[in-house]
Amino acid sequence: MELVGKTVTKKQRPVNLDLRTIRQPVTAIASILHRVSGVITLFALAILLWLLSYSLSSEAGFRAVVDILDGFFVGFILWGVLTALAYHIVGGIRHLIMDLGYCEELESGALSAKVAFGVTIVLSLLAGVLVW
Ligand code: HEM
Repeated sequence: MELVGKTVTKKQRPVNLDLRTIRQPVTAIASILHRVSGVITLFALAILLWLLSYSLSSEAGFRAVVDILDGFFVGFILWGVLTALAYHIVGGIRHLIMDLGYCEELESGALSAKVAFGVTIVLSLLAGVLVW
């Protein structure tokens, strides 16, 4: 690299950003949660498909799956999975709307993130009714 005759300025760039010490805007939280809910959905899908296949294998298998799903703790996990799926779908639709060019500005983006949280809370309550 030829540096002769040029002024080299050292830019003061932030190093070792600690994300836990930064107050995240609502759009960032919406984005992080969308990725997290996608990963939860991915793993949950494998377990749910296994449960479905086990329940269809025989009458005894069906009863075993009913017993597994009957536990309060399992119900709690199921509710969490349904909530994650609900948020992923709502957040996904929000993303697709933004891909079409709507709600891309700071204010409308923040508003749509809050709407997505609100819709997810309602769907999560409905999921709770479904599970218990
Ligand atoms: C089995 C169901 C699904 C699984 C396992 C899944 C998983 C994931 C994962 C892991 C990501 C994160 C990718 C990343 O940030 O690098 C993602 C992103 C995305 N998902 Fe899903 N997803 C599912 C269903 C859906 C549905 C039904 C929608 C439609 C509403 C959707 C819309 C999206 C969109 C738009 C993105 C990209 C978001 C972005 O650009 O940051 N997904 N998905």
